[in-house]
Amino acid sequence: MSELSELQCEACSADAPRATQSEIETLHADIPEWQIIEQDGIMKLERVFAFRNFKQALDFTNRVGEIAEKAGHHPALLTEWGKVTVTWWSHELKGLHKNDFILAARTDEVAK
Ligand SMILES: C[C@H](O)[C@H](O)[C@H]1CNC2=NC(N)=NC(=O)C2=N1
Repeated sequence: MSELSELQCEACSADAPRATQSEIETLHADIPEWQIIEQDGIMKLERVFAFRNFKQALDFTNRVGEIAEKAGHHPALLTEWGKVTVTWWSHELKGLHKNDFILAARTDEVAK
């Protein structure tokens, strides 16, 4: 398990600090398969996971749902035949918090 995935998630509230550019660069180095994207001015982490069929994609979606519920922090999940697109960002902050990187690292763990 990577170290990032083991860090405790902070509760995400509107007054929590967004990750700074230099924190984003450091944290991103731990999860290089994730793309940093910008949608409507909001920075997000996104990764597409490939599977052999719809069932495996759906099982993975549910595993990600479980880690999200445990953390109280939730991604956008697009489940299709043979792939799942996972997008993490902090809705309250309209951007990236360290939580998002932690949950992205945990997502990588459940994909293994
Ligand atoms: C009340 C509840 O904990 C909040 O609305 C949580 C739920 N899940 C969340 N998930 C994400 N990704 N960002 C949030 O700001 C967020 N807020």
